[in-house]
Amino acid sequence: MTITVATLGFPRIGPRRELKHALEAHWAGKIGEAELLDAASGLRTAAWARQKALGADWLPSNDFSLYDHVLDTSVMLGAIPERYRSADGEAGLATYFAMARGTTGDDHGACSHGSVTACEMTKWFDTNYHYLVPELVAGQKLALNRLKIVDEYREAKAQRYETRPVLLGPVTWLSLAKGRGVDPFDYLDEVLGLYSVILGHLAQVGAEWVQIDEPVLVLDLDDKQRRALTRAYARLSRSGPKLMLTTYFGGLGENLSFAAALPVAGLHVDLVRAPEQLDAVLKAAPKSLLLSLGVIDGRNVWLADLDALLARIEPIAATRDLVLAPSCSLLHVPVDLALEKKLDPEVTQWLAFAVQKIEELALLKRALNNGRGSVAGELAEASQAAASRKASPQVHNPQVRERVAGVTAAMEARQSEIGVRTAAQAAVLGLPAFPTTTIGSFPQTGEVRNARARFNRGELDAAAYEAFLREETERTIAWQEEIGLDMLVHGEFERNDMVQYFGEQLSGFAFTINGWVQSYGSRCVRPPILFGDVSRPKPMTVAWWRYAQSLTEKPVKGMLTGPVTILNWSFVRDDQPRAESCRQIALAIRDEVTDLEAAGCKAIQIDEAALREGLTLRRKDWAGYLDWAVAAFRLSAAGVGDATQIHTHMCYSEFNDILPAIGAMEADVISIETARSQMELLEGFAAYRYPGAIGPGVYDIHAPRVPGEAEMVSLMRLAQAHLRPEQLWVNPDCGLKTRNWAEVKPAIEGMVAAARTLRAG
Ligand SMILES: CN1c2c(nc(N)[nH]c2=O)NC[C@@H]1CNc1ccc(C(=O)N[C@@H](CCC(=O)N[C@@H](CCC(=O)N[C@@H](CCC(=O)O)C(=O)O)C(=O)O)C(=O)O)cc1
Ligand SMILES: N[C@@H](CCS)C(=O)O
Ligand SMILES: [Zn+2]
Repeated sequence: MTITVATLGFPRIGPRRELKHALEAHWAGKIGEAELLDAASGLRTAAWARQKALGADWLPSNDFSLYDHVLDTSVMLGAIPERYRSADGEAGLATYFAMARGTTGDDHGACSHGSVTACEMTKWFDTNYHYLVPELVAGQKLALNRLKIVDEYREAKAQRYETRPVLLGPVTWLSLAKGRGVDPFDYLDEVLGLYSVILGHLAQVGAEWVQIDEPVLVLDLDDKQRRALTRAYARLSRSGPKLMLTTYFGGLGENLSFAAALPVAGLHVDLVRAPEQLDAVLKAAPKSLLLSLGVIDGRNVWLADLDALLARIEPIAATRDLVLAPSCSLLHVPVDLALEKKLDPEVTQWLAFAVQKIEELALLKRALNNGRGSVAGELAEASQAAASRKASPQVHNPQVRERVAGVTAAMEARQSEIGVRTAAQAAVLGLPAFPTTTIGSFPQTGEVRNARARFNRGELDAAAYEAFLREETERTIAWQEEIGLDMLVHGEFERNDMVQYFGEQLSGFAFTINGWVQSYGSRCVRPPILFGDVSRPKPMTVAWWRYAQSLTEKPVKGMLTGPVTILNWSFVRDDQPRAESCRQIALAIRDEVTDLEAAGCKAIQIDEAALREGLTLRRKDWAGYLDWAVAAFRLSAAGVGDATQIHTHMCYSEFNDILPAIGAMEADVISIETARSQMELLEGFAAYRYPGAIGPGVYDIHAPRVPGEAEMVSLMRLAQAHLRPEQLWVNPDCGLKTRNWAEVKPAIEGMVAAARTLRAG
C-alpha cells in the first residue's frame, strides 16, 4: 500500500517574520508593490523547498496569503463590496489592502476623512487567527478575479514543484459570510459556478488534486448547510481535479457518514482533536476514498507519540493507501524550533514546530514503508524525550498539585453579593456618575518597542530601560490626570504582549524568541509554552502598579490577564486536561490579585479577552467549558475584600449566548466591545438583568478613526435605554496599544467630555 506525507499549509510569515516586515514596509511607503510581491514569492519558494526537503510528498500551494486566505477567496470570487471598488480602479493590491485595513489605516480597521472602513475581522474557528468576514449584499455581482490559486500553482510548477492547491470550500466560505439584507446561501449556485470554473482552470494547468477545506464539517450543521454541501460536491466533483475534502479542528461526529458519502476522491480527518473517530471513519470510508489522517498536532507544539501512532496506523496501512498529515494547516504553529537558541534544552527536546512536524510525518512514513527497524534510532530518541517529559521535575510540582487539591468553593466566591460590594467600593473610590477609564494599554510606539528590543539585545541596560518605562508611565499618568479621566491605568509599556508578559514570569511556562504565529495580517504573537505545573515565583505587576499609583491621587487599576485567556492564547499541556492547567494559572493570578490589594490597589482588572472564543466548537460541549472557565476566573478574583473592585474586559462581542456565564463571573465592572454594534449587545445584558456595572466601549479602537464627543454621547444614550445610569462606565472597547497618540489623545479627551455631558443630564 502507498503511504505519503502531506502538509495542509505552511506558516506564511516566514521564519523571521519576513512577510510582516515586507508588508509594513510597503504600507509605510518604503517599498513598492513589486518589491513586496518579490518578497512574497521568495517566501513561497522557500516554503516549497523546505517542505520538499523535509519529506513532504504533497506540497500545498495557495496556502500563502498576503493578509488572509478568507479575504483571498472573497476577492477571487469578486465579493468586493462597492465601497472598495475605486481603490485602484480594478481589484488589485490596493483594493485588497483597503478591504483588509481600510484605506488610511496604519492597522486594520476603518478610516477617517471620508475614506473606507475595513471589512469586519473575527476569529477563525477556535484559533487566535483572525479572518476578514466576507460580505454579500442583495444584487451582488460575483465574478472571477485574478486567479491567485492558478498563478501560485503555476509559479510552483515553473520551479518543478508539483503542488496540491488549497481552496477554501464554498460552503465554509458562505457559512462565514455575512449577508446584508440577503442570505449568503442565496448565492450558492453562483458561487458553485465560479468554483467550477476555477477547478477547470486548475485542471487545465495540470493540477491533479485540489485540497478543498471545509472545516464547517466539524460543526453542528443545519439543513441548509447540509443541502449546500451535497449540491456543492455533486457539482464540483465533475469539475476536473480530484478533491481532497479537508476537515479540521474537531471530529466529524454525526456528519461523518454524510461527509464520507460526498462524491470526492479523498477525505482528511483530524485525529488529534478527535482520535476516537478513526474506527468510525475507516468503517464509513470506502477503500476508493483516499484517506488523509491528521495525526500530528497542527495546533500545538508537542512531539508526537510516534510509537503509539505507528501501533494505530500499521494495521490500516496494510490494507489501504494512506496520506499522513498534520491535523490542520501548520499556520497555527511557529516555523522552526531550530531557531530557538535560548530555550531550556530539556524543554526543547519535547517540542516540534512546523518544520519538526513534517520531519515526524516523514519518519512515520519511513517506519511504515520500511519497518520500524529502519528508523529505530529516531524512534528511540523520540520515546526517550517523551519519557523525560513524563518524569521531569520541571513538569511536576507536588506543591502546586497540593494547592489545587485544596481549592474550596469558598475560595471561588466573593465575600458578599453585588449590592453590598458596590456600596463598599463606592465609599472607597468616590467616583462620579459615568466614571471614565481605559482598558489598560496605551500606544506601543516604535520607541517603546525599540527600547525593549535594545534592552533584549543588551544594548540598553536594565536601569536605562526601566528609567525609560518609568518616563512613559509618568507622562501617561500625568496626561490622564490632566484630561480628567476618573480611573487611571499605568499604560502597560513594560509588556510585550498581554499573555507573553505573564508567561515569561510564571514557572511552568517557556517562551520563545522566534516562535511567532500570525494573529492577523502582519500582526503576530509568540504564544508562551505551558509545559509544567504553574506557580508564581514573585509578584509580576505590583511594582509597576505601585509606581504608577505613587504619581497620582486618582485610583490606578491593577492590570492582569485572566487564567482563561492565558490558557487559550498559550500552547498548553496535552498531558492533563485544560481545566486543570487553567486552575493552576488561576491560583497564580489569585496571588497577584491579593498582592495588589495588599499593596493598596482598589480596583483590579482581570482581562478575559479569550473567554468567549475558547468556547468549544460544538454547542453540546459549551456547558462543560464554561463551568471550569468561569470557576477559574472566580478563583483568580475572589480572594479580595468587598471594597476592592474587580473589573474584567472582553473585546469580542458575541456574548448573548453566554450571558449567564458572564454573570456568574461576579465581576463588579465589565468592559465590552459595543462601539460597532450600536450598543445592540446591551439588550441581552438588560434582558438578563445583569447586576454589575458595564463599560460599553464607545470608541472603536480597531480603527484609526477618532470618534467625536457627540457620537460617544449618543452611544451612551443608547446604552441608557438598556441599563440604569449608575451601572454605566465610559471607556473605549479595547486597549490602545495598536493605535498612535495622535488618535488616542483627541479620542480619549472627547470621551471624557462625553461623560461630562452625560453627567449634566
Ligand atoms: C488583543 N489581541 C491579542 C491576541 N493575542 C495575544 N496574544 N495578544 C493580544 O494582544 N489576540 C486577539 C487580539 C488581537 N491580536 C493581536 C495580536 C498581536 C498584536 C501585536 O501588536 N503584535 C505585535 C507583536 C507584539 C510583541 O510581542 N512585541 C514584542 C516584540 C516587538 C518586535 O517585533 N520587536 C522587533 C524589534 C523592534 C525594534 O527594533 O524597534 C523585533 O523583535 O524584531 C515587544 O514589544 O517587545 C506585532 O508587531 O505583531 C496585536 C493584536
Ligand atoms: N489590558 C489589555 C486588554 C486587551 S484585550 C489592553 O489594554 O491591551
Ligand atoms: Zn480587548
